[in-house]
Amino acid sequence: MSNIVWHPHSIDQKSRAQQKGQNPVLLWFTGLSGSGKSTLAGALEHALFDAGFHTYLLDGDNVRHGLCEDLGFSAVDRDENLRRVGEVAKLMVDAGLVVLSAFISPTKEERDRVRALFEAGQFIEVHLSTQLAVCEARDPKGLYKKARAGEIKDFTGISAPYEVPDAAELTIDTDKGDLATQVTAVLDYLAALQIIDASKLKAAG
Ligand SMILES: Nc1ncnc2c1ncn2[C@@H]1O[C@H](COP(=O)(O)OS(=O)(=O)O)[C@@H](OP(=O)(O)O)[C@H]1O
Ligand SMILES: Nc1ncnc2c1ncn2[C@@H]1O[C@H](COP(=O)(O)OP(=O)(O)O)[C@@H](O)[C@H]1O
Repeated sequence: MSNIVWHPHSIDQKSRAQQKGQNPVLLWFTGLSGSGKSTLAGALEHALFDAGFHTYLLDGDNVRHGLCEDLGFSAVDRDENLRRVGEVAKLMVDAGLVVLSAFISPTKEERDRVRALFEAGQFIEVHLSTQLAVCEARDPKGLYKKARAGEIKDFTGISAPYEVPDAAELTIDTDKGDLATQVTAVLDYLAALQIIDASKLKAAG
């Protein structure tokens, strides 16, 4: 790497963000399979998009069809999956976008490594704290059943670890309340910290 020198460009993150009239940020959803990451991140992106924000949602299931199709679920492969996703999210934030990501991201170290790529306040960890028993009862893809039967190895929460975040910016249990209330809780947090302009949301109704 020593022969590669960073090339600074005259159009930077600040000018790209100004053109879009928003503060670029990464909303990092973490939690067990079935905890509600894709659902909440998707609904939130919809609300932001409808209000005129420039957004992009990176979802584990989708990224693993392309960028990370060569990776499985060993600890080493998950590390690499999240390293790539973190770097892609960084490029998107640099492009001035409001980025949402939905990955299990099971270890504190992996999540903190992504956090360290961003300026303070630009990485917002949202922990979907939905209990394992609830996620397992939902089992929308039948994966827990397979994991219990030993047909899937290294399954998070069953035969692979999930480390609960101890300093997430937001914690949401999707077993309590409804989706609309959970979306509002995240939007209120972003508006209170002036990360998003609340007047845009009000104008969108
Ligand atoms: N062994 C094992 N453990 C956990 N999850 C598994 C596994 N095998 C397949 N799946 C499916 O892959 C989705 C999780 O991918 P991620 O990229 O988010 O995982 S990770 O962050 O790299 O740990 C996850 O999707 P979500 O249910 O949306 O979380 C599962 O559908
Ligand atoms: N906010 C919510 N309130 C109630 N149930 C939910 C909510 N979000 C998700 N679910 C239920 O949980 C299932 C898994 O949600 P999903 O978003 O796919 O989770 P993940 O992306 O974490 O695997 C959904 O099919 C739905 O039945």
